This record gives sequence, C-alpha cells and structure tokens, in this order.
Amino acid sequence: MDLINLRILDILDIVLVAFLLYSIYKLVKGTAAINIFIGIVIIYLVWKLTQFLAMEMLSSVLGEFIGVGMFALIVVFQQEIRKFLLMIGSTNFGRRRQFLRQLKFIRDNPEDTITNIKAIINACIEMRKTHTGALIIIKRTTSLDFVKTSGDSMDIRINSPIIESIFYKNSPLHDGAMIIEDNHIVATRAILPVTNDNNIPLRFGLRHRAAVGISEKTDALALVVSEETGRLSYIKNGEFVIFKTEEELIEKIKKDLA
Ligand SMILES: Nc1ncnc2c1ncn2[C@@H]1O[C@H](COP(=O)(O)OP(=O)(O)OP(=O)(O)O)[C@@H](O)[C@H]1O
Repeated sequence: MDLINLRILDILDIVLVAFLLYSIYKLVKGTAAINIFIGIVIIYLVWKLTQFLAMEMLSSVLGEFIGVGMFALIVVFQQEIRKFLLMIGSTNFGRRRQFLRQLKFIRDNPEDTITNIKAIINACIEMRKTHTGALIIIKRTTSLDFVKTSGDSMDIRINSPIIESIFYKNSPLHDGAMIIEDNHIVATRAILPVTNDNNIPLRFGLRHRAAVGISEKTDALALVVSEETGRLSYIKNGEFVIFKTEEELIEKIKKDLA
C-alpha cells in the first residue's frame, strides 16, 4: 500500500516539477531571460555531474555559486517571479472573484458593478475612425492605486461619449491612460510603467509599451487605439490578444472579466 502511495506521490512530484519548469519556460520564452534560464539549467546540470563524478573542488565551487545564485535569481527574475505569482493568484481567485461579484450584485446596483464593455468598445470603434489615440486600462484583481495616484482621480459611470470626449485630441484629459474599475472611470491621465520587452516591434511606441507594461506588472486588461494607424489592440498578461471582430473582442473581455 505504502509503495503504491509512494509511486503516486512520485508521479505527482514529477508532474508538478514539469509543470513548474514549463510555466517558467512560458514566462521567459521570447525574453532576454530565456538565455539566463538556459544558463542556470546548464550550470545546475554540470554541478550535478561534478557531484556524481566526485570532483570535489569544482562541485563545491559550483555549489557555492548556486547557493548565492538563488538571491541573484530573485533580483534578475524579479518581474518574471511577479508575473508567475500573479498568474497563480489570478487563476485561484478567478472563481472567488466571480462569487464576490455575485454577492455584489445582490448588494449593489448592477449598473455600478458590471463593466459596460460594449460602451468601451463602441467608443474605441469611433476613436479608430478618427485616429484618436487612446489607452484604457480595466482593473481585475490587482490594485491599480499606484498608477491612479499619478493621474487625476474621477468617478464617472462608463458611457461611450464620455470616453470619446476624454480622449478627444484637444481635451485637457486626453494624455496618458484612463483607468476603469467596475463600471466607473476612476482616473485619467495616469502614467503607466513601460515594458522593457525588446521583442515588441519598433512600430509600437510608448502608448503600446505602457499597455504591455501594466499588463505585465498587474492582471489588468489594456485597450489601445493607435493614433498613427487607428488600430485597436487588446493586451493581456503582457501579450497582444488576437481577435477578428469587435464582437469577438467583447466576448473575450467579458470572459476575462468573469
Ligand atoms: N508611460 C505612459 N503611461 C501612459 N500613457 C503614456 C505613456 N507613455 C506614452 N503615453 C501616451 O501615449 C501617447 C503617445 O505615445 P506614442 O506615440 O509614443 O505611442 P504609440 O504606441 O506609437 O501610439 P500611437 O500608435 O497612438 O502613436 C502619449 O502622448 C501619451 O498620451
């Protein structure tokens, strides 16, 4: 019986390690960190080999290096570790969030709690036509207080004309990002952290880099209307999400907010 238990646990152990390694690989894939990740794996394998071959000196040097390296890793992979923890946190909290939302419906007015995605996308469609640049951030679970404080605080229930007029080129509020929480615009002119990802094509400037940056550091969703091309982009978890039609985009955002 014990043997069977041990085997099941062993399999579970291997599956979990494989999942962990795959998650780390997925996070660092396409970034400069992939080379560091491969470097660490190589050093670890060489260390294990020197231990196996009883090469005392080299093994102890590499052992020391790996010991100190753990702290260095936390510094080097700070952003990736943050993203990883966020990824775990948001999947676990997904259901709880839905439950809390349902509780909120009972307590609050649904017009305040359910984000009017259609109104946001309709505003984006209008802004596309006129090549009006826009950067809209929708909060999920992570607090956006640290970016809200960089802009102007507001409390406006979402509707398309308001969004369009905020981003209207001559509006004093058009610069920076708009922050949305539930069904309210809670800040405008917010300054977002810009991503360091070198893989973003050069044609994307600071507006897009800021959208990628905030979606890397938090679980917020970002919508960008390009002033240059009129293109509408949807960014989640630091990546551009592909969609064919506006209806498909609305469905995707609905799902991501659920
Ligand atoms: N860190 C930031 N946080 C919030 N908004 C920003 C940030 N950086 C730039 N922006 C906004 O993006 C606007 C223009 O940026 P830029 O032209 O470099 O972006 P872009 O990605 O090329 O977008 P577009 O395609 O609209 O030109 C700025 O005027 C500002 O409103």
